[in-house]
Amino acid sequence: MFQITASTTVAPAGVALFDQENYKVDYGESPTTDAAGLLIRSVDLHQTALSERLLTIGRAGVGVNNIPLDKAVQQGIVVFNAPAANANGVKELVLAALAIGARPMLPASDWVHGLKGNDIDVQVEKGKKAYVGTELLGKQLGVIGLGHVGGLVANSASSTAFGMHVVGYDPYIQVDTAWNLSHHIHHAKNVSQVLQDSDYVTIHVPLTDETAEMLNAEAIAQMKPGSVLLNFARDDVVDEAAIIAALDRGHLRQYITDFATPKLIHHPKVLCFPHIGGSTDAAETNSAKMVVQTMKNYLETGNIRNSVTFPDTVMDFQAPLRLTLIHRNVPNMVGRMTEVLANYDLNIVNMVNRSNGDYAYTMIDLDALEAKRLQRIANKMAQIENVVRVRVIEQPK
Ligand SMILES: NC(=O)C1=CN([C@@H]2O[C@H](COP(=O)(O)OP(=O)(O)OC[C@H]3O[C@@H](n4cnc5c(N)ncnc54)[C@H](O)[C@@H]3O)[C@@H](O)[C@H]2O)C=CC1
Ligand SMILES: O=C(O)CCC(=O)C(=O)O
Repeated sequence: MFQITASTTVAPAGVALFDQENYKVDYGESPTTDAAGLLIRSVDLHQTALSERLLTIGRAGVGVNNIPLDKAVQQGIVVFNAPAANANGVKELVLAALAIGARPMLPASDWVHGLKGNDIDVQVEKGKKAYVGTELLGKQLGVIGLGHVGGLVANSASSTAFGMHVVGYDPYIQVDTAWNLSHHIHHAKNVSQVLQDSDYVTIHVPLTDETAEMLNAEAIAQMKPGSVLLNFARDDVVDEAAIIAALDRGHLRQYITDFATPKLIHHPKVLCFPHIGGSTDAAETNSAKMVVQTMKNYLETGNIRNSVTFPDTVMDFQAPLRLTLIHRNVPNMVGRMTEVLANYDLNIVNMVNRSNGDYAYTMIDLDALEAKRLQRIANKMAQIENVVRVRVIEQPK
């Protein structure tokens, strides 16, 4: 029986996949880390102690900048997210934001709702000249980051429905994602090529050390005068002070973002949403279901798919018992592990070892043996230098 703590912000349809036969779920406001699995959305775990019992963290969403990934790996905790599961929801909001950037829909609506009297039709026809907008057709959209969200936004904007000229930049684009991009999208060789001539720029990169404040004063200065910047990625991929300065001097026309801050919410040229890119029924359900499936798979079989901390490591069970080990990626680890098993006269039926930077993951299927006895051997293996976590897993029935 695995103990799971899940945040109430995670969609119930996903949490329900933890079957009662194998899981005890605490579905609460502030989930603790003192369980085998922790299921969250955007809650920030950087200041939270991760208990030794914790085997896995599931992020029902994409961005994992709220999780201390290095600390998790060092403690032998495998982190999963839900790639692509909410991308369509974000794409639709970004397309709506583009339309809002082109036309003063919100001020126009605010104005009309404030009208009084019986001659609304007369007032409307007289006052509407204050709300003349522009069109997206023929304008240039620059997309930074052509992953699941950026790719969908780029394809939609370049389709006949929007008719925009789209220029995209992504030096690390995945082959699958590249195949799905429309041939109408022009590939920029650097960020400057995206910024220079675009009427709208939208950023869809993960927040990492490399992308932090990617759109700083220098980058913003390269943007076309009067252009609109959209940020539905993370607040820290832009330099907020530089954006406000560019809006104030009229260089940027508008900043539309999913990340509200005290300085942004009162600025007349800023439109903030309350981080709702992934807040649709479908996106929340898809994300929760996807990440719960991968957490369950890991807890029950040791197999890893869609982890942000380890490469995919999948092996069909070929014996009743399996050992899994998370360890530092240093020479001769496999030799030292197999030596212990040989000392106990155990026969390895199958084995897989994958590494990711400083850490690696090994799964070993062993000839029939009692789980209790194997646990004692596992305890010995846990004492091998550089081994972080050892688990014994019985083949699921
Ligand atoms: N507002 C919201 O509710 C949501 C926000 N997000 C944010 O959007 C980000 C992107 O989401 P997805 O497209 O699903 O992720 P993704 O992982 O599919 O795509 C990210 C893309 O950024 C590219 N990239 C990385 N570094 C780059 C750089 N320096 N320059 C240009 N491209 C770079 C990657 O190669 C990748 O193709 C997430 O990491 C998350 O922070 C995602 C979903 C919902
Ligand atoms: O609402 C959420 O869980 C956040 C969505 C998001 O920002 C993400 O998936 O990266």
